Amino acid sequence: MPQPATPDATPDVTPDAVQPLRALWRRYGAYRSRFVGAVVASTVNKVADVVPELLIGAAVDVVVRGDGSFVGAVLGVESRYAQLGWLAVINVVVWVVESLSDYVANVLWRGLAQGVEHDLRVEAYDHVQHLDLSWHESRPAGSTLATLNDDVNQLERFLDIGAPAILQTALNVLIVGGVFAVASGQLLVLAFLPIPLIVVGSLVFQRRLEPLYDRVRVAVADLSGTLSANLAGIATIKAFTAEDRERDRVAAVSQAYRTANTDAIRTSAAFVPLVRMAILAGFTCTLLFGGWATLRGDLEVGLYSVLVFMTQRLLWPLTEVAEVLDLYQRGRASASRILGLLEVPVTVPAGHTALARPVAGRVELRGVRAGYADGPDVLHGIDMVVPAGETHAIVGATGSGKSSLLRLVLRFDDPRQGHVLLDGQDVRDLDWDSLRGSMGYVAQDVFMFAGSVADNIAYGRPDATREQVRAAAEGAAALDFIEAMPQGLDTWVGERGVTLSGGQRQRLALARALLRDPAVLVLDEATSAVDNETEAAIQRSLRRATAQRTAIVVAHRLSTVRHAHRIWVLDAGRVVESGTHDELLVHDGAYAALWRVQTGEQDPVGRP
Ligand SMILES: Nc1ncnc2c1ncn2[C@@H]1O[C@H](COP(=O)(O)OP(=O)(O)OP(=O)(O)O)[C@@H](O)[C@H]1O
Repeated sequence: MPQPATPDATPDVTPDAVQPLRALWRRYGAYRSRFVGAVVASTVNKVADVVPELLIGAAVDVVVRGDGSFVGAVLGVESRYAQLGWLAVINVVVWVVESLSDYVANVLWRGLAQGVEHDLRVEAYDHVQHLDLSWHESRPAGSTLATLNDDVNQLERFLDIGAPAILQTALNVLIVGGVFAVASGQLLVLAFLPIPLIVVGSLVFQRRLEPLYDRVRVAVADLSGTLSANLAGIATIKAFTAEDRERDRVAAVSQAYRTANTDAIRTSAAFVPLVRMAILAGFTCTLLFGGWATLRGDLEVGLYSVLVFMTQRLLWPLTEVAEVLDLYQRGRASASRILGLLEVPVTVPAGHTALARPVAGRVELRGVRAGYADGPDVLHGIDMVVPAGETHAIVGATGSGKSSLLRLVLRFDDPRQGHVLLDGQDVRDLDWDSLRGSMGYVAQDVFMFAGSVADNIAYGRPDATREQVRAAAEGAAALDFIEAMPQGLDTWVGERGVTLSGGQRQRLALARALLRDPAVLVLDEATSAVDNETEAAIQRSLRRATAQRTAIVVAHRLSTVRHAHRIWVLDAGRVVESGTHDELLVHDGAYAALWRVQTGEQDPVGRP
């Protein structure tokens, strides 16, 4: 049955997630052209961004050198006033280009980030909902939620802010490096001296930060898991007046998150002052050595002023290197977790065979052994046949394996040994439409979605007409209470159906199953929460509803199943007897004993 799955909040990391950003690049080929467009727009923007500083240098050059200025020579204009006029025109054009390219780059990067975020979230959610039930049961929902929410958001932040920042820093180094190289090789070396120090320092810091961020990540998953579990269990918390205890528990988990974050922040914050020292060194060198070279006449005054500005432009953005690396690191880790999630294999994959229609509904279990994860078998060699159109009941003590058996029929799990067959076909070979599309299922814990009563009944058949929904509600003995509600079928059902009683929820779930008009109806304690009178009404409707279809019914209340064609009695994962109600009473075994207890002929401890 359930395969071993990640037991805790640790991320799923698979080989393909080792180079997560590269894997993303391969995965989202459709965004490549937008990415290239964004890179081009950013490049144009960065170049345009540098030009005004060159223009300042050129203006100084015009004022200092006059007729022999660089601008004068290039444009062939003699008048200094005209030269400055030309510089002003170029400046305006460059600013327009800079502003436009800034807009285009922003739109493209954001669009790219939002697009990848959306696609990844939907793809990851879709994959998660196809993963086996046992996978979901074996890990905290909070941790899956953290990946679908926080990790996807983190990746979006990296694509929106981090990736353009990395590109701009690299372009900055290239462009400014080019200007320095043309101006003075010596100054190039001096101004660029801090860069390797900053990059190496950043890498060292990142390595130190990595485990700290891992701790932050585990703490946040823990926090979101605790919060969602507590909100789901709020009634129990109140009933046991555990509010103070739970607040303290949430406070402790939140404190762990805070501590983990504080440690990470303390380390990352120490980085910026160190970078500033390196920048100061580079800037001072340019200022001093460039100034001396200008005084000696080795460097033009205009060029000197350009270089001083350029050093600022080159080095100050490097204070953000740590932040950008931080975003990169987080984005990479998030991508790795999302891809890890996407690569969790589906261990109960759909088959490809379609059943011949109409489905008759014969269900067989042959030599079925099953268990959970790597635990012991909970079903030990079950052989069972439910002919098409018959109603069969499964009864037995709590924990005897009744629900586990139903899970196999619905193929939530696969048996460790043996076969489950529908109309003679192994359910492993059937596509989901043939298998689950032929089944109407009412679980022990009924789930309602936030929506109207009609929406909930029509969940398995959204195209059903109003009349069909009403007929299904009638079949489940639910119409009376629905019509007594203020808006009838349009009454709003709160999240998880909290506005309904347990018995009302069960009847809506039954109506939902009936509306599908399934060949096989699978009911797991479907009427446990209704009173005797309602149960009798449901029984009458069910007898009509199951006349033409197979029904497999698990029930503790034996009166519910006494009219079944056959009753299977389970004990500790084995079928210990089977037959009709009357046959089993004559047999005087486990069923007869249970019956006597429930009808009051014998009390539970065995006294007659
Ligand atoms: N998801 C699960 N993971 C691990 N073990 C499970 C899981 N579900 C059930 N079990 C175990 O399998 C055994 C059979 O449980 P099952 O729910 O099938 O019994 P049941 O007869 O339906 O009980 P009840 O009448 O209380 O609903 C029990 O020992 C139970 O602890």
